[in-house]
Amino acid sequence: MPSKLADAFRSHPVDIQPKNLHDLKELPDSYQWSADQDRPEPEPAHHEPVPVIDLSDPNALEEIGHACTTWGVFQVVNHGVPAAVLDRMEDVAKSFFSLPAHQKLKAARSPDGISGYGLARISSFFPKLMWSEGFTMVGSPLEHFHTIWPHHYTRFCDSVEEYDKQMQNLAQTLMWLMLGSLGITKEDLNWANNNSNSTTTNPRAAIQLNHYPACPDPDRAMGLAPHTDSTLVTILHQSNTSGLQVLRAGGGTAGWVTVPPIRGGLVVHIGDLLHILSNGLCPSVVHRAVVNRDRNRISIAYLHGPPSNVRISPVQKLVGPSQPQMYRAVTWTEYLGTKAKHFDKALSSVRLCAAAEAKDHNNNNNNNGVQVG
Ligand SMILES: C=C1C[C@]23C[C@@]1(O)CC[C@H]2[C@@]12CCC[C@@](C)(C(=O)O1)[C@H]2[C@@H]3C(=O)O
Ligand SMILES: O=C(O)CCC(=O)C(=O)O
Ligand SMILES: [Fe+2]
Repeated sequence: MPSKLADAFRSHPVDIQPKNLHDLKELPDSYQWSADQDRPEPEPAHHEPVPVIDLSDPNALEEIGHACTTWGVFQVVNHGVPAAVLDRMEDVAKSFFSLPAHQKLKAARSPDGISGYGLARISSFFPKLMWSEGFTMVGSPLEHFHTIWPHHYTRFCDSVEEYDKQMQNLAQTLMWLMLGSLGITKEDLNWANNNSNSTTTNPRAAIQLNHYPACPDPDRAMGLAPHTDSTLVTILHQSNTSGLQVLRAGGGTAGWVTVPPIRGGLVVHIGDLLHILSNGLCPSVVHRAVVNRDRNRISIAYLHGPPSNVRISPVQKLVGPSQPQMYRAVTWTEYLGTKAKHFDKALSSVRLCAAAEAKDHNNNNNNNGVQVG
């Protein structure tokens, strides 16, 4: 990985080693979130469900366009990724998280590291701890897997490699469908036509395994605090336990909406960079994970971004006198650095002031005005 990108992926230096959450019979004070810290509260009784789109449906493009410009999130079925590939990857996550704590800590993310085991990296922005543990992979997990599974690491590495390949294909397909629904083609993005195999022109990705153990007091705990992803698009596989919630902005139906797991289905989140690319037309969705009293939950996020040398800025076709350019150009590297420093203020920190004022005046339902923590 080029060193500049590697720098931007590095976690916050304040990394506290996670406790073994399984062993706790009561929720320690350090894990008790108060209501003003975005603690889970009941869902509004009546709300529209997050759209589920069948990619083999002739209306899929239109439905994607609607989901992208209203929700910033949808689920896909008939997406072409074999169920066995999802199952094998879930098995990697389950095998990893069920290891004893001292084994998992052999793969701990170092304080200035990118890949490895640890607390949610956004933890440093919150006064309370999250009821979860994670394992991040940027590039091959071989070194970590070899350390923890000296006899089985190849099987686990193969499952990750296969997952990575399938997800990269699906992420590209979805991105072109999303942009296509806005009338954007490859010709409108000069970087997208580059077929070179160089590491600086290939799309970049991270795979994040999340584990949310059963929790003795789920109503006071938080699995993963509200955030947006920095990506172009994130594809999330969740095990058969619910926990993902997305923030539906606007009007009487505003509130947190649960995204129920669908067997074989995948959740697609719009990330901050696609929000920028679409000149704010597609909102990057604020989401969080809540926890369960009796059930463990696993989720696997495929965080898809642009090649490291590409500057992402609003597509010119979406800029005009009535739609001023909302954001300045940023590379993913630069944006990850901004996110690591400013977290939920990262998007507004790359917003162009005059355009933002005009837009905010017309649209005060923008998810990214949400304050968390
Ligand atoms: C590429 C990346 C995106 C990410 C930071 C990271 O370097 C690797 C983990 C990613 C993740 C997953 C959980 C939520 C999130 C906000 C976080 O803290 O780590 C995202 C980061 C992101 O999208 O900004
Ligand atoms: O566990 C979930 O459902 C959400 C995970 C997530 O948002 C992430 O890994 O970025
Ligand atoms: Fe996320």
